[in-house]
Amino acid sequence: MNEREYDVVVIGAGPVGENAADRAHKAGLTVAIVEKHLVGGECSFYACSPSKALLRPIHATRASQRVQGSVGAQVDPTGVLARRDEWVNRVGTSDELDDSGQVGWLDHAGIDLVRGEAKVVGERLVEVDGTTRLRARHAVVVATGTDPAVPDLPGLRDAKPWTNREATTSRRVPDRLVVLGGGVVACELAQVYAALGSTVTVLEQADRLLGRVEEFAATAVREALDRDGVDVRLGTKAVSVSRPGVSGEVTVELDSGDTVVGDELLVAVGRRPVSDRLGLDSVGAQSNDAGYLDVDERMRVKGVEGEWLYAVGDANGLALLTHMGKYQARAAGDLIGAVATGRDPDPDKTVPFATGLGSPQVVFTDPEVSATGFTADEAEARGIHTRVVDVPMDSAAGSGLEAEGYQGQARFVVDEARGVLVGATFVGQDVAELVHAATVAIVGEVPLARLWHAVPSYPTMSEIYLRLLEEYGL
Ligand SMILES: Cc1cc2nc3c(=O)[nH]c(=O)nc-3n(C[C@H](O)[C@H](O)[C@H](O)COP(=O)(O)OP(=O)(O)OC[C@H]3O[C@@H](n4cnc5c(N)ncnc54)[C@H](O)[C@@H]3O)c2cc1C
Ligand SMILES: NC(=O)c1ccc[n+]([C@@H]2O[C@H](COP(=O)([O-])OP(=O)(O)OC[C@H]3O[C@@H](n4cnc5c(N)ncnc54)[C@H](O)[C@@H]3O)[C@@H](O)[C@H]2O)c1
Repeated sequence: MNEREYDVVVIGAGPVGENAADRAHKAGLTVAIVEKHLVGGECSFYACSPSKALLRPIHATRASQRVQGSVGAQVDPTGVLARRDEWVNRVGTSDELDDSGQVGWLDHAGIDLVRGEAKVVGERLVEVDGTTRLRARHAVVVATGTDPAVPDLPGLRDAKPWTNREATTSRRVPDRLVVLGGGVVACELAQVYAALGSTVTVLEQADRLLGRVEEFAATAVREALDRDGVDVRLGTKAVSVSRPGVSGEVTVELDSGDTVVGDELLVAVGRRPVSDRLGLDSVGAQSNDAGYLDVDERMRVKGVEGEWLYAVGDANGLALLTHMGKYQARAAGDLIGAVATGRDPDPDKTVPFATGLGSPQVVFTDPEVSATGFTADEAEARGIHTRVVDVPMDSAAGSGLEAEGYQGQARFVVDEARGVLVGATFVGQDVAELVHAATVAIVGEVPLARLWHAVPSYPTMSEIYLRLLEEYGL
């Protein structure tokens, strides 16, 4: 057994693990990061980067088509797929994904990479593929992310369905794509494949799409998918799947007795943690009902003696979003650095409290949905006395300039007792960048009366903030 000692061992080199490692190393600690597949993780190769690389040319084309005086923009499927390949660093005709760029970054940052599958075999002790033993003097950070959840439907696994991994890396556009699920992955990828030429059917068991955003925003996305020719079926349960060959037609039987036939079936019904494969029971680590590692407010895994085990990013299930995971990783890395070097941890930088304020998120469909804080229902469920303010996006002059006939809506959720914003949602073309100002107002607890003095430029879409404040009565 090859044995090595570091101050910190990070398991999982996705964006979150990379950030934890970098932060601990910048505090002067020696750090090893263990990765069993690709440095850069799900996000870089099968999730955020390829999906957004695919969506952007579609958005740009449509934006151009919506402006008078611009002619000729069309989606070129070959070009779209080539752009995606560049983003995942796939060279030539090879199917292999190349993480040498991210490996170079680790080298440059001074972090040692150990390839292989890690398991925790004792206090501060990590084994990789049963051949290398890494002893952590101070901390072990779990940043192992998630796998796609595949429900236990008769015939589903044998039908070799696509998950986000195949859907984001495919070089082939199936004639017919059936999508199981109607969440963020499903909506974004349904729109991609419809724009690339597939006939797409979405099967969602709930009575609406995008269960975690305000209903008006989900409705706008649903209407857009309808316009794109996507057959969206809500309140629809799949009961079994059959596919006679390993490839070829796949048939989904529904509880109504109907069947839907596709050339590929994409399963997009959520995620499952993978930390159950790390052997963490042996050190007392606690998990919640969904299997995610339970952490305290400083990302230390509950149930473990000695405060040496941390879980950040998707592994703790608090917010399945890259930026929120990286935020937790920065805080945990700083805490580990402070404790290891005998400094008092700065509570301002080592408690990622905004995780509990409702995470900002952008759904990159056309129209985009950008939201932060709590929805009106979530705020009410928390016992906050709220007032909800709605305005149409085209009430800002910038929206009309953005596109002819611009459509969209904006909402503020105000905590009336404190006079501050606790939630905001925008839906419309190019609203992604609008949301950060609302996040600043929420995290900074900026009184609305003060926010009124933050004057948006004319004629930008940001003037929607002015319209919302006016509608509120300011
Ligand atoms: C299609 C899709 C699109 C998305 N788009 C966005 C988006 O636009 N914006 C956004 O914020 N979020 C997005 N997400 C969510 C985002 O991908 C995740 O929140 C993010 O990847 C979490 O980062 P992570 O580092 O915690 O985990 P991951 O990125 O999953 O990385 C975990 C790493 O750990 C490794 N690993 C696991 N177990 C072990 C082990 N035992 N030993 C060694 N290595 C191990 C894995 O191989 C992997 O490389 C998207 C998700 C999907 C599915
Ligand atoms: N732009 C982004 O930030 C972005 C993009 C993609 C994914 N993500 C993250 O990845 C996570 C996973 O996304 P996701 O879309 O896989 O999950 P999700 O939880 O967002 O949506 C899953 C959907 O599948 C439905 N569902 C569950 N079981 C079903 C079944 N058997 N049949 C039909 N429908 C079923 C659920 O009702 C739900 O609407 C999200 O939580 C999100 O945070 C983020």
